[in-house]
Amino acid sequence: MDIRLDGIGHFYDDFEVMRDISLDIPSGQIVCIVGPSGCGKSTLLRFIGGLERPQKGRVLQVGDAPRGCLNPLTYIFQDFALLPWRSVAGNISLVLEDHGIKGAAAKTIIADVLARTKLTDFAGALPKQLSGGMKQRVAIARALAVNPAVMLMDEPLSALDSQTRELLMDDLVELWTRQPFTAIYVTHNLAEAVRLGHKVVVLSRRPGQIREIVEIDKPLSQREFGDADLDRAQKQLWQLMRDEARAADQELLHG
Ligand SMILES: Nc1ncnc2c1ncn2[C@@H]1O[C@H](COP(=O)(O)OP(=O)(O)OP(=O)(O)O)[C@@H](O)[C@H]1O
Repeated sequence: MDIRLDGIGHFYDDFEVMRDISLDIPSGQIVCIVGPSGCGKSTLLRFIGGLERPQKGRVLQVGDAPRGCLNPLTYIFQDFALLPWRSVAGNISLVLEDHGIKGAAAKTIIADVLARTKLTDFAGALPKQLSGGMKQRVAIARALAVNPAVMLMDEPLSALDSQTRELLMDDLVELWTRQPFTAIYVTHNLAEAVRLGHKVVVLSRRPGQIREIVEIDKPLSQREFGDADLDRAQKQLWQLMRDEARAADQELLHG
């Protein structure tokens, strides 16, 4: 299933948060969205996820969700959102219970997503026993369990330290390489965007508009830490963002 944004615009009272955003998110790609603070990245994700409706334009789902999809648009948040009293497997089974999947069928799905996220040995652990990186892997496993058409990822690594971020990026690349998934990935971190994005959408400061879409051709599996092509792409993104970020910063300070 592809997602198509057609002329999305929105005001909160008199405050125009975004203007005329049109964008295709093709199935099987990771599309990163970057832009200065307050430009509307999380708001756009909420529109795509159907949590809120834009005043202008449409969010279209084009084509069918994958077979066995329980929740076409599934969020992954930066704070993991795990239930502390449930084990790793229990947190995953919860979303399956919501869809009436129990017993052997649930066990098969849970075993599959735990294996894909390398969490098999931690099935019985409680969240408090896990590091931040492991907790986010559980959140990713839980999202995969519903076989989503599109994962909506809002700063999923920003609560983690830089080494753990690197490890999680490796995990996401490996996961995608074995079985491509579709994701819209909001981040402040340009290194993450060039490492994970098939394309990177740069939004302007408020009202958020598409400033540029940077395509990154290099296969995900060949994107190593410190890669010269990625460094170049990151520099290009920063040049696009720098003036917008500075102006947005001043607005937040004085506005
Ligand atoms: N429900 C709301 N009512 C009023 N204003 C809102 C609402 N939601 C968001 N805003 C405002 O809209 C603007 C965009 O917010 P949003 O969180 O989407 O930006 P962002 O680009 O994700 O920001 P950041 O990078 O800082 O996370 C902000 O100025 C925010 O205060």
